[in-house]
Amino acid sequence: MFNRTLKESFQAALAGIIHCLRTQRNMRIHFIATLLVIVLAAKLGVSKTEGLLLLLTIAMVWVCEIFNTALEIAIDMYTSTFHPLARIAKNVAAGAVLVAAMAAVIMGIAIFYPKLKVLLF
Ligand SMILES: Nc1ncnc2c1ncn2[C@@H]1O[C@H](COP(=O)(O)OP(=O)(O)OP(=O)(O)O)[C@@H](O)[C@H]1O
Repeated sequence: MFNRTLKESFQAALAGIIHCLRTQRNMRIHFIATLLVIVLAAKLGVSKTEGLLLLLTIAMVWVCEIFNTALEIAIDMYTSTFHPLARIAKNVAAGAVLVAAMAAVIMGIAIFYPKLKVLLF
């Protein structure tokens, strides 16, 4: 509606991601974790399949956090006072992030632990 060109749509989407990074502590944690995974993958070496699985897992966490942030903003726009449904909606969205983050941790351990074990012992 407001974005007239593809470039403007892309810029708006990028602004959304930057907003999440600026305002959400959890998003910054995901960002640092992503950097760590990239460094580990480069140092230890990963297969194409492992690299793609890591990419998919990282994207899943980012997507959940971005949607969680969008939902929080929409709820805050709707009500600034305590509402039991607002609490449930925010908790449910936070639950999605938790599920994705737990899957990412399991994926990271499954891929990196055997490589670290070989390197250390
Ligand atoms: N309007 C509201 N009414 C009732 N409970 C709320 C409301 N807003 C927030 N909460 C509760 O406070 C928690 C934190 O909400 P907040 O909007 O501060 O998100 P946040 O600290 O950014 O959370 P997250 O860790 O998911 O990023 C929510 O999970 C919810 O349980």
